[in-house]
Amino acid sequence: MMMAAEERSVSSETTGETLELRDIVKHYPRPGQGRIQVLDEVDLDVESGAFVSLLGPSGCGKTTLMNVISGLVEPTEGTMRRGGRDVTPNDLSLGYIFQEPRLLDWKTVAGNIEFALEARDVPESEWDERVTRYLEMVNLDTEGDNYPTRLSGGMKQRVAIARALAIEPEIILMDEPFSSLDEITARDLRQELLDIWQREQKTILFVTHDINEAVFLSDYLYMMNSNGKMFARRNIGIDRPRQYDDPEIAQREAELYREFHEHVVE
Ligand SMILES: Nc1ncnc2c1ncn2[C@@H]1O[C@H](COP(=O)(O)OP(=O)(O)OP(=O)(O)O)[C@@H](O)[C@H]1O
Repeated sequence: MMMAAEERSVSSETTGETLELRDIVKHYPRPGQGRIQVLDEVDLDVESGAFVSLLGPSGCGKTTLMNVISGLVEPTEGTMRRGGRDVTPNDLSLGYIFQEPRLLDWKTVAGNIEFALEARDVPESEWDERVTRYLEMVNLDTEGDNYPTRLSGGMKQRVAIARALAIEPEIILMDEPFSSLDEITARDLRQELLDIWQREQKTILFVTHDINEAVFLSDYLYMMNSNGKMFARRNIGIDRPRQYDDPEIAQREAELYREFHEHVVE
Protein backbone atom coordinates (compact mmCIF):
# COMPACT_ATOMS: atom_id res chain seq x y z
CA MET A 1 0.00 0.00 0.00
CA MET A 2 1.29 3.46 -0.86
CA MET A 3 1.73 5.88 2.01
CA ALA A 4 2.23 9.61 1.88
CA ALA A 5 5.90 10.21 1.21
CA GLU A 6 6.44 12.24 4.36
CA GLU A 7 4.79 9.67 6.64
CA ARG A 8 7.03 6.73 6.08
CA SER A 9 10.20 6.17 8.04
CA VAL A 10 13.15 4.87 6.11
CA SER A 11 14.25 1.32 6.56
CA SER A 12 13.05 -1.44 8.80
CA GLU A 13 16.51 -2.06 10.22
CA THR A 14 18.66 0.98 10.76
CA THR A 15 21.72 -0.18 12.60
CA GLY A 16 24.05 2.77 12.93
CA GLU A 17 24.58 6.40 12.34
CA THR A 18 23.64 8.49 9.36
CA LEU A 19 26.38 9.71 7.05
CA GLU A 20 25.72 13.41 6.53
CA LEU A 21 27.19 15.42 3.69
CA ARG A 22 26.83 19.15 4.10
CA ASP A 23 27.38 22.02 1.67
CA ILE A 24 29.54 20.01 -0.69
CA VAL A 25 30.91 22.16 -3.51
CA LYS A 26 33.21 20.96 -6.26
CA HIS A 27 34.95 23.09 -8.85
CA TYR A 28 36.97 21.58 -11.65
CA PRO A 29 39.50 23.58 -13.61
CA ARG A 30 38.48 24.00 -17.26
CA PRO A 31 41.28 24.98 -19.64
CA GLY A 32 40.72 28.49 -20.98
CA GLN A 33 37.50 28.95 -18.97
CA GLY A 34 38.77 29.17 -15.41
CA ARG A 35 36.72 26.59 -13.60
CA ILE A 36 33.32 24.95 -13.65
CA GLN A 37 31.17 24.30 -10.63
CA VAL A 38 29.86 20.75 -10.60
CA LEU A 39 28.36 20.38 -7.11
CA ASP A 40 26.47 23.32 -5.65
CA GLU A 41 26.19 23.19 -1.85
CA VAL A 42 24.95 19.61 -1.84
CA ASP A 43 23.43 18.12 1.31
CA LEU A 44 22.86 14.35 1.44
CA ASP A 45 21.95 11.99 4.28
CA VAL A 46 22.67 8.30 3.91
CA GLU A 47 20.86 6.59 6.75
CA SER A 48 22.37 3.40 8.03
CA GLY A 49 20.68 0.33 6.56
CA ALA A 50 18.85 2.34 3.93
CA PHE A 51 18.78 1.93 0.16
CA VAL A 52 19.26 5.46 -1.14
CA SER A 53 19.23 6.47 -4.79
CA LEU A 54 20.68 9.55 -6.42
CA LEU A 55 18.97 10.59 -9.61
CA GLY A 56 20.18 13.26 -11.98
CA PRO A 57 20.73 14.06 -15.65
CA SER A 58 23.95 13.15 -17.40
CA GLY A 59 26.88 15.32 -16.34
CA CYS A 60 25.21 16.85 -13.27
CA GLY A 61 27.86 15.59 -10.87
CA LYS A 62 26.56 12.27 -9.53
CA THR A 63 29.84 10.41 -10.03
CA THR A 64 31.74 13.36 -8.63
CA LEU A 65 29.65 13.17 -5.47
CA MET A 66 30.30 9.43 -5.13
CA ASN A 67 33.98 10.12 -5.65
CA VAL A 68 33.92 12.74 -2.92
CA ILE A 69 32.44 10.19 -0.51
CA SER A 70 34.99 7.55 -1.49
CA GLY A 71 37.93 9.95 -1.38
CA LEU A 72 38.77 9.73 -5.09
CA VAL A 73 37.92 13.44 -5.43
CA GLU A 74 38.67 16.19 -2.92
CA PRO A 75 35.70 18.57 -2.48
CA THR A 76 36.34 22.28 -2.86
CA GLU A 77 34.12 22.94 0.16
CA GLY A 78 31.90 21.02 2.53
CA THR A 79 31.97 18.42 5.26
CA MET A 80 31.10 14.80 5.92
CA ARG A 81 29.81 14.01 9.37
CA ARG A 82 28.71 10.92 11.17
CA GLY A 83 27.38 10.65 14.70
CA GLY A 84 28.12 14.32 15.28
CA ARG A 85 31.78 14.04 14.23
CA ASP A 86 33.59 15.12 11.09
CA VAL A 87 34.73 12.08 9.09
CA THR A 88 36.97 11.53 6.08
CA PRO A 89 36.58 8.73 3.50
CA ASN A 90 39.28 6.82 5.41
CA ASP A 91 37.00 6.65 8.43
CA LEU A 92 34.27 4.93 6.39
CA SER A 93 33.98 1.27 5.48
CA LEU A 94 33.15 1.53 1.78
CA GLY A 95 32.76 -0.71 -1.25
CA TYR A 96 32.44 0.84 -4.72
CA ILE A 97 30.78 -0.76 -7.75
CA PHE A 98 31.09 1.03 -11.07
CA GLN A 99 29.14 1.00 -14.32
CA GLU A 100 31.74 -1.35 -15.82
CA PRO A 101 32.88 -4.34 -13.76
CA ARG A 102 36.59 -3.30 -13.94
CA LEU A 103 37.86 -6.84 -13.44
CA LEU A 104 41.46 -7.87 -13.99
CA ASP A 105 41.30 -10.12 -17.05
CA TRP A 106 44.56 -11.88 -16.24
CA LYS A 107 43.30 -13.05 -12.88
CA THR A 108 40.65 -15.69 -12.28
CA VAL A 109 37.30 -14.73 -10.79
CA ALA A 110 38.52 -15.90 -7.38
CA GLY A 111 41.82 -14.11 -7.99
CA ASN A 112 39.99 -10.84 -8.60
CA ILE A 113 38.25 -11.13 -5.26
CA GLU A 114 41.48 -12.12 -3.50
CA PHE A 115 43.18 -9.09 -5.01
CA ALA A 116 40.61 -6.83 -3.31
CA LEU A 117 40.94 -8.72 -0.04
CA GLU A 118 44.71 -8.34 -0.11
CA ALA A 119 44.40 -4.61 -0.81
CA ARG A 120 42.22 -4.30 2.30
CA ASP A 121 44.66 -6.33 4.43
CA VAL A 122 42.22 -9.18 5.02
CA PRO A 123 44.29 -12.11 6.42
CA GLU A 124 45.00 -14.73 3.76
CA SER A 125 43.58 -17.42 6.04
CA GLU A 126 40.13 -15.89 5.46
CA TRP A 127 40.29 -15.59 1.67
CA ASP A 128 38.90 -19.02 0.72
CA GLU A 129 35.91 -18.68 2.98
CA ARG A 130 35.13 -15.16 1.75
CA VAL A 131 35.55 -16.03 -1.93
CA THR A 132 33.24 -19.03 -1.56
CA ARG A 133 30.67 -17.17 0.51
CA TYR A 134 30.35 -14.16 -1.78
CA LEU A 135 30.50 -16.07 -5.06
CA GLU A 136 27.68 -18.25 -3.72
CA MET A 137 25.77 -15.11 -2.82
CA VAL A 138 25.79 -13.92 -6.43
CA ASN A 139 25.19 -17.45 -7.79
CA LEU A 140 28.64 -17.82 -9.31
CA ASP A 141 30.08 -20.48 -7.01
CA THR A 142 31.15 -22.65 -9.96
CA GLU A 143 33.07 -19.83 -11.69
CA GLY A 144 35.93 -19.17 -9.25
CA ASP A 145 38.59 -20.72 -11.50
CA ASN A 146 37.25 -19.16 -14.67
CA TYR A 147 38.60 -15.99 -16.28
CA PRO A 148 36.50 -12.83 -16.69
CA THR A 149 36.87 -12.80 -20.49
CA ARG A 150 34.78 -15.98 -20.60
CA LEU A 151 31.88 -14.48 -18.65
CA SER A 152 28.81 -12.60 -19.88
CA GLY A 153 28.34 -8.92 -18.98
CA GLY A 154 25.84 -9.83 -16.26
CA MET A 155 28.17 -12.46 -14.78
CA LYS A 156 31.06 -9.97 -14.75
CA GLN A 157 28.93 -7.46 -12.90
CA ARG A 158 27.99 -10.20 -10.42
CA VAL A 159 31.71 -10.77 -9.82
CA ALA A 160 32.14 -7.04 -9.24
CA ILE A 161 29.33 -7.16 -6.68
CA ALA A 162 30.88 -10.21 -4.97
CA ARG A 163 34.25 -8.43 -4.91
CA ALA A 164 32.74 -5.36 -3.26
CA LEU A 165 30.79 -7.45 -0.74
CA ALA A 166 33.80 -9.63 0.09
CA ILE A 167 35.61 -6.79 1.81
CA GLU A 168 32.51 -6.59 4.04
CA PRO A 169 31.96 -2.85 3.77
CA GLU A 170 29.29 -1.08 5.73
CA ILE A 171 28.30 1.23 2.88
CA ILE A 172 28.24 0.23 -0.78
CA LEU A 173 28.46 2.94 -3.44
CA MET A 174 27.00 1.83 -6.77
CA ASP A 175 27.39 4.06 -9.83
CA GLU A 176 24.90 3.00 -12.52
CA PRO A 177 25.94 -0.63 -12.05
CA PHE A 178 23.26 -2.12 -14.30
CA SER A 179 23.00 0.50 -17.03
CA SER A 180 25.18 -1.37 -19.52
CA LEU A 181 23.22 -4.62 -19.16
CA ASP A 182 20.14 -5.80 -21.03
CA GLU A 183 16.90 -5.22 -19.12
CA ILE A 184 16.22 -8.90 -18.31
CA THR A 185 19.67 -9.34 -16.77
CA ALA A 186 19.38 -5.98 -15.01
CA ARG A 187 16.06 -7.02 -13.43
CA ASP A 188 17.55 -10.27 -12.16
CA LEU A 189 20.50 -8.44 -10.66
CA ARG A 190 18.33 -5.77 -9.04
CA GLN A 191 16.33 -8.49 -7.34
CA GLU A 192 19.48 -10.27 -6.21
CA LEU A 193 20.88 -7.00 -4.94
CA LEU A 194 17.76 -6.32 -2.88
CA ASP A 195 17.90 -9.84 -1.42
CA ILE A 196 21.52 -9.31 -0.41
CA TRP A 197 20.88 -5.80 0.92
CA GLN A 198 18.08 -7.03 3.15
CA ARG A 199 19.83 -10.16 4.33
CA GLU A 200 23.20 -8.56 4.98
CA GLN A 201 21.77 -5.24 6.25
CA LYS A 202 24.02 -3.13 4.08
CA THR A 203 23.67 0.56 3.40
CA ILE A 204 23.56 1.35 -0.33
CA LEU A 205 23.95 4.63 -2.19
CA PHE A 206 22.95 3.98 -5.79
CA VAL A 207 23.40 6.38 -8.71
CA THR A 208 21.01 6.12 -11.63
CA HIS A 209 19.24 8.13 -14.28
CA ASP A 210 16.46 5.57 -14.45
CA ILE A 211 13.47 6.64 -12.29
CA ASN A 212 11.82 3.22 -12.55
CA GLU A 213 14.99 1.58 -11.22
CA ALA A 214 15.19 4.10 -8.38
CA VAL A 215 11.55 3.53 -7.40
CA PHE A 216 11.87 -0.26 -7.52
CA LEU A 217 15.02 -0.31 -5.38
CA SER A 218 15.05 2.58 -2.95
CA ASP A 219 13.77 3.62 0.43
CA TYR A 220 14.27 7.22 -0.63
CA LEU A 221 15.85 9.13 -3.44
CA TYR A 222 17.60 12.41 -4.00
CA MET A 223 17.18 14.39 -7.18
CA MET A 224 19.82 16.69 -8.68
CA ASN A 225 19.47 19.17 -11.51
CA SER A 226 21.92 19.89 -14.31
CA ASN A 227 23.58 22.60 -12.25
CA GLY A 228 24.66 20.18 -9.56
CA LYS A 229 22.01 21.36 -7.11
CA MET A 230 20.13 18.81 -5.00
CA PHE A 231 16.51 19.92 -5.23
CA ALA A 232 14.52 17.17 -3.53
CA ARG A 233 14.60 14.18 -1.24
CA ARG A 234 11.57 11.93 -1.60
CA ASN A 235 10.55 8.75 0.17
CA ILE A 236 9.32 5.99 -2.14
CA GLY A 237 6.75 4.70 0.34
CA ILE A 238 5.90 1.37 -1.33
CA ASP A 239 5.92 -1.80 0.73
CA ARG A 240 8.47 -4.51 0.02
CA PRO A 241 8.79 -6.94 -1.65
CA ARG A 242 8.01 -4.87 -4.72
CA GLN A 243 6.87 -6.17 -8.09
CA TYR A 244 7.80 -4.53 -11.39
CA ASP A 245 4.24 -4.71 -12.65
CA ASP A 246 2.72 -3.20 -9.51
CA PRO A 247 0.67 -0.14 -10.57
CA GLU A 248 1.94 1.67 -7.47
CA ILE A 249 5.46 1.56 -8.93
CA ALA A 250 4.24 3.10 -12.19
CA GLN A 251 2.24 5.73 -10.33
CA ARG A 252 5.15 6.75 -8.08
CA GLU A 253 7.47 6.79 -11.08
CA ALA A 254 5.10 9.12 -12.95
CA GLU A 255 4.83 11.48 -9.96
CA LEU A 256 8.57 11.64 -9.51
CA TYR A 257 9.17 12.00 -13.23
CA ARG A 258 6.90 15.05 -13.32
CA GLU A 259 8.75 16.63 -10.43
CA PHE A 260 12.14 15.75 -11.89
CA HIS A 261 11.25 17.11 -15.31
CA GLU A 262 10.01 20.41 -13.87
CA HIS A 263 13.32 21.04 -12.13
CA VAL A 264 15.89 19.78 -14.58
CA VAL A 265 17.39 22.53 -16.68
CA GLU A 266 18.07 21.22 -20.16
N1 LIG B 1 38.48 15.31 -13.37
C1 LIG B 1 37.68 16.20 -13.97
N2 LIG B 1 38.19 17.35 -14.46
C2 LIG B 1 37.40 18.26 -15.05
N3 LIG B 1 36.06 18.12 -15.21
C3 LIG B 1 35.50 16.98 -14.75
C4 LIG B 1 36.27 15.96 -14.11
N4 LIG B 1 35.44 14.95 -13.76
C5 LIG B 1 34.20 15.32 -14.16
N5 LIG B 1 34.24 16.53 -14.76
C6 LIG B 1 33.09 17.27 -15.28
O1 LIG B 1 32.17 17.43 -14.22
C7 LIG B 1 30.83 17.29 -14.70
C8 LIG B 1 30.12 16.22 -13.88
O2 LIG B 1 30.68 14.95 -14.17
P1 LIG B 1 30.17 13.63 -13.43
O3 LIG B 1 30.88 12.47 -14.06
O4 LIG B 1 30.28 13.78 -11.97
O5 LIG B 1 28.63 13.64 -13.85
P2 LIG B 1 27.53 12.47 -13.80
O6 LIG B 1 26.29 13.09 -13.29
O7 LIG B 1 28.05 11.29 -13.07
O8 LIG B 1 27.36 12.12 -15.35
P3 LIG B 1 26.86 10.74 -16.07
O9 LIG B 1 25.47 10.51 -15.61
O10 LIG B 1 26.94 11.09 -17.53
O11 LIG B 1 27.81 9.66 -15.66
C9 LIG B 1 30.92 17.01 -16.18
O12 LIG B 1 30.77 18.24 -16.87
C10 LIG B 1 32.34 16.49 -16.35
O13 LIG B 1 32.83 16.83 -17.63
